[in-house]
Amino acid sequence: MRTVIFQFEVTEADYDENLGKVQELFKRTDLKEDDIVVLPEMWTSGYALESIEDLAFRNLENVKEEMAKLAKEYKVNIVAGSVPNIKVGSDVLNTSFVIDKDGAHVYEYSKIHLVPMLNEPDFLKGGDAAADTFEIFGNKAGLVICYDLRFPELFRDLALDEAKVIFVVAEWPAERTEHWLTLLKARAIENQCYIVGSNTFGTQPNGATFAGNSIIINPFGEVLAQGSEGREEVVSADIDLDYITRVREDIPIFKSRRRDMYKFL
Ligand SMILES: NC(=O)CCC(=O)C(=O)O
Repeated sequence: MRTVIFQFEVTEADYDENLGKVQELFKRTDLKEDDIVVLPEMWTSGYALESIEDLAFRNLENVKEEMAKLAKEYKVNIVAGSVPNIKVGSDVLNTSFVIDKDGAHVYEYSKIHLVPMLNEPDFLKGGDAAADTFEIFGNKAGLVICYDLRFPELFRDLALDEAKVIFVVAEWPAERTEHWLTLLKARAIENQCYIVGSNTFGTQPNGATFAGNSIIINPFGEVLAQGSEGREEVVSADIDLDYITRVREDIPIFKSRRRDMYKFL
């Protein structure tokens, strides 16, 4: 099972331009059937929050159709990053979704932890459903969005629900690159699962610079592939699900847990 991250620079408030970049990356990349392609957070709009209502997709149908077309054409699964999404009235959610290689919708999740440092709570509404696992190749996976990375409880829930791979789609700022890399590694080591972190790069009109460094980490915390901080890149690595079993036999943290000793969990 191969994961392929498309690390590209999101152009703020320009859906057509960003979709064009994704289509071009599909064309240029040597994709194999069954690959899992991963996009970053808010890739259709960037953090153009002042105009986010206009940029949002009603019920996601438009962008989902485009992703389904690509999935079928290239016979790959797509963890389609996230997009601004109007569900009810004018509330805009930050919603990610997964499409399988037949173009079928597999899973959808809206970011539950809105990031104050980027003013998300002023413009977006938090999702009201916890992240769940979904199936990919008969195995469970999880999907969370950017700031969610700072909440280990969420990852633990997914791991206890047997997620073998957790995707983190992000627009993570460059000023906190060390947090991005350290937290992703920690989540992989403490949950003994693969972590796939997909990020954008470049400087937005408001001066915010994003960190790149898309990364794939194995259940022992080793980096299998990592992008640069400022270049368009395809970051890919194979995922060996048997390796999870070996790591968990060698360091059996799930057997050693003392649930009765944790006051707030
Ligand atoms: N887009 C985000 O959620 C950014 C998160 C962030 O900046 C941080 O956690 O630090």
